[in-house]
Amino acid sequence: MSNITSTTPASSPTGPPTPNYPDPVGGASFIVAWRAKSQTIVVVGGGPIAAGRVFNSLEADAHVIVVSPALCPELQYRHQKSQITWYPRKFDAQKDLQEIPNISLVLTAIDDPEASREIVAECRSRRIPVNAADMNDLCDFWFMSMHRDRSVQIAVSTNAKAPKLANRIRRIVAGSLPKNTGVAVDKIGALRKRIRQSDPDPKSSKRRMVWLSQLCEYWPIEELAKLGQNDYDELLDAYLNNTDPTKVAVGSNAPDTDSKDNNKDNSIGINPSASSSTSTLLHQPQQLQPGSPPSPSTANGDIFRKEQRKPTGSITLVGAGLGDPDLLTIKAKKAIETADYIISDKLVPSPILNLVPPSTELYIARKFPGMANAAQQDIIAKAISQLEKGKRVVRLKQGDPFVYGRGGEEVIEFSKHGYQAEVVPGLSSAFSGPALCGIPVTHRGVADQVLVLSGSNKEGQLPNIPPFLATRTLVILMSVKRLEPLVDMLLLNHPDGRGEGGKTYPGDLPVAMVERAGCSDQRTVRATLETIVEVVKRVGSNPPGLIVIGYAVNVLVKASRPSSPQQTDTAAAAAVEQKDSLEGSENSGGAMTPFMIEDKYQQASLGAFYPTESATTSSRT
Ligand SMILES: C[C@@]1(CC(=O)O)c2cc3[nH]c(cc4nc(cc5[nH]c(cc(n2)[C@H]1CCC(=O)O)[C@@](C)(CC(=O)O)[C@@H]5CCC(=O)O)C(CC(=O)O)=C4CCC(=O)O)c(CCC(=O)O)c3CC(=O)O
Ligand SMILES: NC(=O)C1=CN([C@@H]2O[C@H](COP(=O)(O)OP(=O)(O)OC[C@H]3O[C@@H](n4cnc5c(N)ncnc54)[C@H](O)[C@@H]3O)[C@@H](O)[C@H]2O)C=CC1
Repeated sequence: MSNITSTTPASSPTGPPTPNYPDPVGGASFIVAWRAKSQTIVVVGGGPIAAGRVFNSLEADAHVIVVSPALCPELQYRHQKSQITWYPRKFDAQKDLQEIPNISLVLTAIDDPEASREIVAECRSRRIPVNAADMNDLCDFWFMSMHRDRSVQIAVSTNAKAPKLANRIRRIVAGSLPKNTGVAVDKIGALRKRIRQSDPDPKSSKRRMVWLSQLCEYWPIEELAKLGQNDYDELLDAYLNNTDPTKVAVGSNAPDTDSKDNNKDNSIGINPSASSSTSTLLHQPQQLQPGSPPSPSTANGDIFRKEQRKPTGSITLVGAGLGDPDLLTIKAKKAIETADYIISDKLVPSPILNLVPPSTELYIARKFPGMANAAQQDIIAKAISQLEKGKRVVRLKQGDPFVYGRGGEEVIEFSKHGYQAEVVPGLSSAFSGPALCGIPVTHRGVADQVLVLSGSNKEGQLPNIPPFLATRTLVILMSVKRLEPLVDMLLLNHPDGRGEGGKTYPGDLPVAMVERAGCSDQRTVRATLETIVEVVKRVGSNPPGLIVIGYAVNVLVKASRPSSPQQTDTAAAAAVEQKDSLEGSENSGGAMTPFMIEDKYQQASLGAFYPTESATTSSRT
């Protein structure tokens, strides 16, 4: 007795030991990972919610039958690909539940509560578990917000209290996982299998579990993900020789990249259907922004012979923004300052390039007209050769890498070589250019939508611009050199042109040309659609620049000049005032073209001129 008492801490010296088990708190769901392989799941409904249910079922290798008169595009696609069986009609609860063989589960996602209720009742009477997307209380089980990375699945339930929060919690959890957690899990799975095969004796079970637990507990997950073929051999030897796994030095044969890893690992039993790096990119965007992996366990300095590893580099696409270092993100600045090798676009302004430490190698890619594709290939090749040397490579791009920056193409290219690019967004001139010039691209009561376009499309085509809408602001990037044909199209030759003279855009619509936004020599020229071409001919242009078209262009012009209450609310009108005074003095009649120019500090000067013959719009009428 005294023995038992002394080894049980939560006991009283007099009575029997008090067990220290947790008290269950009711109200939870019972969560398991159901193995649905080859089970029949019937999905009722053909909308987007049904499509989500179908996708989850297919990922679990279930046999999916969809019953619905119509299918949304995703389900049509799955039907075409023979991923599902489709009965194109309404669900007949009594008949279908009787006739469709071996139904394991029924999921309804329809817009008919009465039908849902009936289906649920019929399933209940047949003891088939059922979920009705629109009726929480009738569900036998609820769906969860799910993250998947190969064999790792993380699901969040709020027990039907706050589905949107479930979604957000899931993103937080998934975003904090170390990179390549799914790969690490698959590799440990393969190692575990090999160890079991080599030492099948049930008596070894405890030792095996302790050994594997140590490996899983003390190795950084990112390092587990890098295990290569020969590492398995070394680890297996270590297990068989009873060596502590935290003392095993591996990595000498760790391959460079995960994609190369995948191929090798098939030979030792890793699921070959595991997602490729490209599909991982598409489905798990959080891998583009690695969370904060736990710091490697360094207590055992000899765990990894790092110096023997083949190095693995990293590639980061950094948006350099507009050219003002104060407008870089902190992350972009850090990436520039800590890179080993930087490949910059030619257009990245020098104040940003000045941040590159003198010891860092900087290559400026020059894309000449007509040579852009060759230059692009050269950039990728240069980056890859540095990555293979284990360098931290930064690809510095003007603005935002994904807004007309070909960043997406580069992500795909790097991923083909087995490198997953991280993307650091930058300020795009599309929104911040107008903002820096005092143009809110949306403004309540004036503009409620913005369309961003490029003026320099493939093969010199003009962009496809929709018909005029007074509440839309157009922001046309890379357009300064193509101003005249663009304006011609909007005023006269718009493909959707209607009405008198075929005009779809009004001639007095405010236009601003914004040049070198964010740089010390930023300039804004304001005029109207009818006058901008002439004005730019007069005042000249200096790319890079963008054109903003719409009533939002002038909404702040009056607000920013409270000292001139007599001025009307557009710059053009203000300039007309000046024109009037000019007319009143020495000039004699004739239409004048007013305009306004502003510098970086929004110091404005108004101008007006009599158009010359050559500068008139006669050729365009
Ligand atoms: C009971 C349950 C039904 C079931 O199990 O089928 C249910 C019910 C309802 N959802 C509603 C609304 C929304 N649901 C989502 C999103 C998700 N809903 C999911 C599950 C569940 N939703 C189950 C409980 C899960 C739990 O909380 O534990 C997720 C987690 C999984 C999935 O569906 O696959 C998925 C996240 C997917 C992801 O992470 O990607 C969003 C947000 C969005 O779409 O972004 C909204 C809008 C915002 C809002 O309303 O919060 C409505 C009101 C409909 C209406 O008003 O008409 C009802 C019905 C009601 O509450 O009465
Ligand atoms: N659980 C969740 O996360 C959420 C659930 N919902 C609910 O889910 C339901 C479905 O949503 P969506 O996919 O957007 O619906 P939807 O309205 O786009 O599609 C309904 C589909 O069901 C089909 N249908 C209707 N009656 C049918 C019947 N008796 N038999 C077979 N098919 C039938 C229609 O042809 C259509 O294809 C809605 O009731 C909605 O309130 C909505 C948002 C979130």
